[in-house]
Amino acid sequence: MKFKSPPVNSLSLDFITEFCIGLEKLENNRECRGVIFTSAVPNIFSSGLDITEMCGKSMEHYAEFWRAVQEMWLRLYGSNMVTVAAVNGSSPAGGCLIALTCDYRIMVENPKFVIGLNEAQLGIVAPFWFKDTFVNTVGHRVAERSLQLGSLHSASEAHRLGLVDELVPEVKLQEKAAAVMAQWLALPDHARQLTKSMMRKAVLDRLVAHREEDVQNFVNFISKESIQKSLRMYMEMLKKKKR
Ligand SMILES: CCCCCCCCCC/C=C/CC(=O)SCCNC(=O)CCNC(=O)[C@H](O)C(C)(C)COP(=O)(O)OP(=O)(O)OC[C@H]1O[C@@H](n2cnc3c(N)ncnc32)[C@H](O)[C@@H]1OP(=O)(O)O
Repeated sequence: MKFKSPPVNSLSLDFITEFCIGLEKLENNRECRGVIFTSAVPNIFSSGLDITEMCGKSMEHYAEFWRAVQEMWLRLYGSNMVTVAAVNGSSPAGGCLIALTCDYRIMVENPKFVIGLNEAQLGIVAPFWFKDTFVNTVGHRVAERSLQLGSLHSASEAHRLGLVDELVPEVKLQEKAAAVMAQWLALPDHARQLTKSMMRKAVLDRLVAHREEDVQNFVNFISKESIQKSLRMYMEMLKKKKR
């Protein structure tokens, strides 16, 4: 699945809806046993949640958007397929979450590419299920420090921390992702799927059990004037950076 929503593959409501529909089709196709996620936009895997979906909109819109974000994560983290992220560009926040939610992450070894859960830098808080996914990948200590600082890690640092599993030159990315996929698909599906489910079930169940509460927390938090102000300032900062 190739993300192609220029300029930065931000995760808008439309993007997320298409992502979920595409994933569901693949999940229901008995001939499809694995998916590689990558980007068709140069230098960007995904810039994370589309900030304009969380700024200056109605409470109803925030709730609809957040349910879609939850749905995307539930489907991907709970997927029966082998999921490999071929990270060919920067991947902050929600973009990093997509990569973390896969079974395996391969990143291009470009010192300009960054990845991480940088929510704290925007004055927002990664919800518990972002945090759980991060902890399950890198462990508690690394996740705690990285989340509190809202760190964006270079590709080599991300590799050192275990945030990504492998680094490769750009020209080798697709070949490596295909090789990893072949390795994972060599196992019997039922054994791999039951093992994956055993490893991820508690974290998935936690969101399922608290889904509406999580929507309300998001809506209350994001609609605070202080948070709206932080998001507006962040968007301004992104625009100014270009001038
Ligand atoms: C206890 C209480 C619990 C409550 C729970 C509350 C939970 C709240 C959690 C909410 C979670 C949010 C997760 C997220 O994903 S937030 C998004 C974070 N994303 C970022 O910080 C990335 C921002 N973007 C960048 O750093 C850079 O754009 C880039 C990705 C490195 C690319 O840089 P580049 O120089 O190539 O491109 P530009 O910066 O010039 O961007 C091009 C245009 O795209 C616009 N843009 C960029 N990112 C976003 C985005 N995420 N959303 C919307 N728009 C984006 C940028 O403004 C430029 O627009 P312009 O062309 O109109 O100027």
